[in-house]
Formats: sequence, structure tokens, C-alpha cells
Amino acid sequence: MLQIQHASSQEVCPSDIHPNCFACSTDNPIGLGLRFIPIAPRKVQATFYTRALFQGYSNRLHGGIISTLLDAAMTHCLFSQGVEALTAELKVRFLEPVELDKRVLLEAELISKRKGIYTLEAQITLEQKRLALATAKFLCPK
Ligand SMILES: CCCCCCCCCCCCCCCC(=O)SCCNC(=O)CCNC(=O)[C@H](O)C(C)(C)COP(=O)(O)OP(=O)(O)OC[C@H]1O[C@@H](n2cnc3c(N)ncnc32)[C@H](O)[C@@H]1OP(=O)(O)O
Repeated sequence: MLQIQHASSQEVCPSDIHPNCFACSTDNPIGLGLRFIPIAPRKVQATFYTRALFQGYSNRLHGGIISTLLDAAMTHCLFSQGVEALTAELKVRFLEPVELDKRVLLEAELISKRKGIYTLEAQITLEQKRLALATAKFLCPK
């Protein structure tokens, strides 16, 4: 049975350890400005507006940005458990194009912790339709 602490407030991001983070800093002028909140004991959620600034092919969100959104969701899910860890492995499935000028939903869930390796899953949805999925493994540096 996984034993982890639950976030006591809505804010899950310890910004002092990464003040200029591209994903979640409000001070980074080209950052994504993500804000995650806990929605269940091992789950966090945020929304993201797919601005044209972040496109790859025409009218599609860039795959690298999609990967960053999923990675950030899982990182913040760990923050919500009081865990500060690094992405050791990230696997993304790009199921559907993510259109521009939409407000998409990001969610991540902690699945397990075994031998110091945290396994998480994340998804991007628009109106309940899954657009991208990811699984990742995180480790705390020695
Ligand atoms: C420096 C500052 C730190 C601050 C900490 C908090 C920072 C919070 C701020 C976050 C801000 C936002 C961040 C967003 C998320 C990123 O973007 S993180 C940035 C991208 N990721 C990185 O830069 C990570 C780079 N890699 C590393 O630093 C190291 O490889 C790691 C991940 C820390 C692991 O190194 P290590 O601790 O030396 O571990 P290692 O000996 O390689 O492996 C330990 C065990 O795990 C196993 N393992 C390792 N990887 C895997 C894997 N993928 N699958 C299965 N098993 C694995 C190994 O086989 C080994 O098993 P045993 O032999 O012990 O049985």
C-alpha cells in the first residue's frame, strides 16, 4: 500500500525550488504559466489555453509542448504528495491533433511507488475527448 502525504491546500507547486520554470513560473515571460490543483488524493488538474504561439504544424499544438504539459502535470502530482523528483522516463501517445485556441484539461495521477520509482499517468482532454496520454517514471536524485 502506497503511503504518501496529501496536499493540505490548493497550491501544489513549491515555486522556491524552480522559480523560473518554463511550465509553471509566473515570472518566466515565455512560460506556460500552469497552475495545478489537487482534485483527488493522488490526482491533480489544470487547464491550458492552446495559443497559436505554441503551434507546430498549422493549427496544431506542437508535440513538444504537449509533452511538456503532460510532464508538468505529473511533476505537480508528485508535488501534491510532497515529493520533488526528476523525470527519468517519459512515454507519450499523441492520439489526436490538439487544436489551437482551445482550453484543454490536463490531469495526472500517481499510480505507484516501487523501489524509489514513482510511476504516473497523465492525459490531455477536450470536452471529455482524450487527445494525448503519457506515462512516466520519476526518481528523487541521490
Ligand atoms: C538537481 C536538482 C534536484 C532537485 C530535485 C527536485 C527538483 C524539482 C523541480 C522540478 C522542476 C520541474 C521539473 C519538471 C520535470 C523535469 O523536467 S525533470 C528534468 C528532466 N529530467 C532530468 O534532468 C533527469 C536527468 N537524470 C538524472 O538526473 C538521473 O538519471 C536520475 C533520474 C536522478 C536517476 O539517477 P540516479 O539517482 O543516479 O539513479 P540510477 O542509479 O540511474 O537509478 C536508480 C535505480 O532506478 C532505476 N531506474 C532509473 N531510471 C529508470 C527508468 N527510467 N525505468 C526503470 N528504472 C529506472 C535504475 O535501474 C536503478 O535501479 P537499481 O540499480 O538501484 O535497482
